[in-house]
Amino acid sequence: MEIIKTLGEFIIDRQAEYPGATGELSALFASIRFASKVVHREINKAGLADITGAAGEENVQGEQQQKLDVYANEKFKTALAARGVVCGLASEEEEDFVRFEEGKNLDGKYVVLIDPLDGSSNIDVNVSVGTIFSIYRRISPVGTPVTEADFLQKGINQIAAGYIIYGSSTMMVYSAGKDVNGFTYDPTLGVFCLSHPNMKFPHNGSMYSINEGNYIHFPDGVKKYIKYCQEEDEATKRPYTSRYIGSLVSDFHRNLIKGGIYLYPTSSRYPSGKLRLLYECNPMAFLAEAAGGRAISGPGQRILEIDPVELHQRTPFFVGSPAMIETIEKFMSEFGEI
Ligand SMILES: O=P(O)(O)OC[C@H]1O[C@](O)(COP(=O)(O)O)[C@@H](O)[C@@H]1O
Ligand SMILES: [Mg+2]
Ligand SMILES: [Mg+2]
Repeated sequence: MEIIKTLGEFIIDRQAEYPGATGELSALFASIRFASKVVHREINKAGLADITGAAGEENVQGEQQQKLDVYANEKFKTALAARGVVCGLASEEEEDFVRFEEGKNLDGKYVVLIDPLDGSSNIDVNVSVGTIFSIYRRISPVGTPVTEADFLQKGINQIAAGYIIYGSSTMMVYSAGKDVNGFTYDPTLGVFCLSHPNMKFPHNGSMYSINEGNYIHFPDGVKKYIKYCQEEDEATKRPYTSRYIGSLVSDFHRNLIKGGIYLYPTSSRYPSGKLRLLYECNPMAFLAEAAGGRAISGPGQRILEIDPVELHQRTPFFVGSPAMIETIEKFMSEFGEI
């Protein structure tokens, strides 16, 4: 009988590779696993439970919060504060960062940044959504209250990052920097099982993901690239296929498996891009690079090297197969990126 490795076992095995590991990161992952199962359960019966629709509040992003945004935020916040290893959290749904000061949390070594529910516009229409998480070691002294500086670290400093996709099946995909592994949730057993070991971005692809509804507002370099994707050329498998789910996690996941590029450039509506550097772009860029892909905000501008200045800052975002990022870079250098 084939032995299936659970996520818990996988993390324990990997912990052995880090001399001096204390088990705190494994405990942190146990919190993420628990909260994702609770959110999975709620999403699966969303149509029946009073969990769809707007919550009636506007978040710090100026967006109408969905009930599931609030629900997921609460579940992850509670779970992450429960094991005394996390000293603070920053969330797309919280105006300011949150200090965890109860019990042993002040001694926690880690801070976590989350997009509790990604793809909110798809919740009510039964299209896959996700949760994105990013983990750093704090820079403020252990035993003291966490500071904003603990959250405004460059993406390259991430200890680990990942996402949960709530789709036809629920999966967790994460990396601690070396490689990227995917685990499928088996609700009958209540465990995540290793299903996609060592995920790698195909070097090139033939799918592009962008909201073309904003086309007229895109920078010239991006417009030219979209035209390039649509031209006939057998040698380069063009025209490419346009696929846009409207959930970053889902579009990224498909492109990671099949090869492709996701683009969210600047536009008149979002002059500095729509996606949030800390909660969306840094964790996805960390995964992309660990899977042999690339993530930039413009030609030669590596997302992971951006120095954050604000908790909710936005950035243009281009992520995917390295050969496709190289092409969009050329178009933006030649025809303009803003
Ligand atoms: O509707 P648009 O403007 O194309 O934006 C879709 C993008 O915005 C997002 O929904 C932003 O994430 P949130 O749902 O977490 O706010 C991405 O998941 C998605 O790729
Ligand atoms: Mg999001
Ligand atoms: Mg969100």
